[in-house]
Amino acid sequence: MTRAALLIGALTHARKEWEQLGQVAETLYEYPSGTRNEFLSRCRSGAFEGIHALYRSNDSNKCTGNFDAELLDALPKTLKFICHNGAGYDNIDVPACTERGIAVSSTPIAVDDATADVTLFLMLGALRNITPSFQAVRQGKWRGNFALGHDPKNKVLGILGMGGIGAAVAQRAKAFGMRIQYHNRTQLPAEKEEGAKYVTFDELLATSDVLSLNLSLNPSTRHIIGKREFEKMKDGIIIVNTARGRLIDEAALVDALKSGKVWSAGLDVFEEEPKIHPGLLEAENVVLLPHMGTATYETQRDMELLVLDNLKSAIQSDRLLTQVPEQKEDATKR
Ligand SMILES: O=CC(=O)O
Repeated sequence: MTRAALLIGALTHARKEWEQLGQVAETLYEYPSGTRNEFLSRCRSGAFEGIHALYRSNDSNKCTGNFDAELLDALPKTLKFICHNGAGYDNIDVPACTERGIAVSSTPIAVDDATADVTLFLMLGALRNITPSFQAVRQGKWRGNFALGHDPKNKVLGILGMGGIGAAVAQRAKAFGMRIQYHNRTQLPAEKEEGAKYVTFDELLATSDVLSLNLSLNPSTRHIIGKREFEKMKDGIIIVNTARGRLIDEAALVDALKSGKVWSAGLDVFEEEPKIHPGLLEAENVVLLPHMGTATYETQRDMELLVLDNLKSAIQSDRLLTQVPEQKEDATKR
């Protein structure tokens, strides 16, 4: 059996483990950098013949563009597994992969703690409305135009999307004395609820003091928070987003920040990264980070290793360890 593997983009922490895959894969191909057109023409010229599984990442998306139907059709027909480095995989057309019999894995669990830490960092920063103070002290103005912030204690934290990251956020927020509620499409079993109260989407909007977005982006969640949803929220709500920018209609958020409907926001992700809506850049009541939720040495290494474990399992036993939930749901429907 000739089973080859392809690495798209770079590995920073687990190069040795990739090379060790040479013991189970016949050939290891690499496409470290380039453009989408170059990638498509290399695929079409048969450069990656016999690949059974590939490694890609949110970072390597810049060398291939999205894994859409056009790109999937150009890849060798032998490809059966896409092992993706990232908790989010909105740049992969999962239904198109399923149609072609390609299984996809992502990196849940490995990302949970680091992303939850950044969520808390942004939430505390937004509660204190920290941006004007950060700016004033660096400009030699000491506290500048200083105003009081808010405590997390006794505030209601609404978590939209109680998966691994949402649960890690809940664990941390409990230590700050917050009251926690969440909404998912379906209620979780009690042992996975972290003591949080299950509420409907509308209740979550209407009764949360802080709303944290911890769900994945897909066609049904795009702009899940927009003008209508802001209208249903408490006046002075705080919004935190460490998931994906496109979950929020950014123009509507800018309006809600200007009107005071939203008191402040903490954002790690944006609709058109790396572009940021000028209204967010101008707003003093927003804490901004450049999409760095998982950017720690430990987490980046854990993510790379999890992708390589998936790749090895795909090559050796045609199984993924952390297959994306949509495909598992599809399988149970069949
Ligand atoms: O945004 C980060 C990820 O998807 O892992």
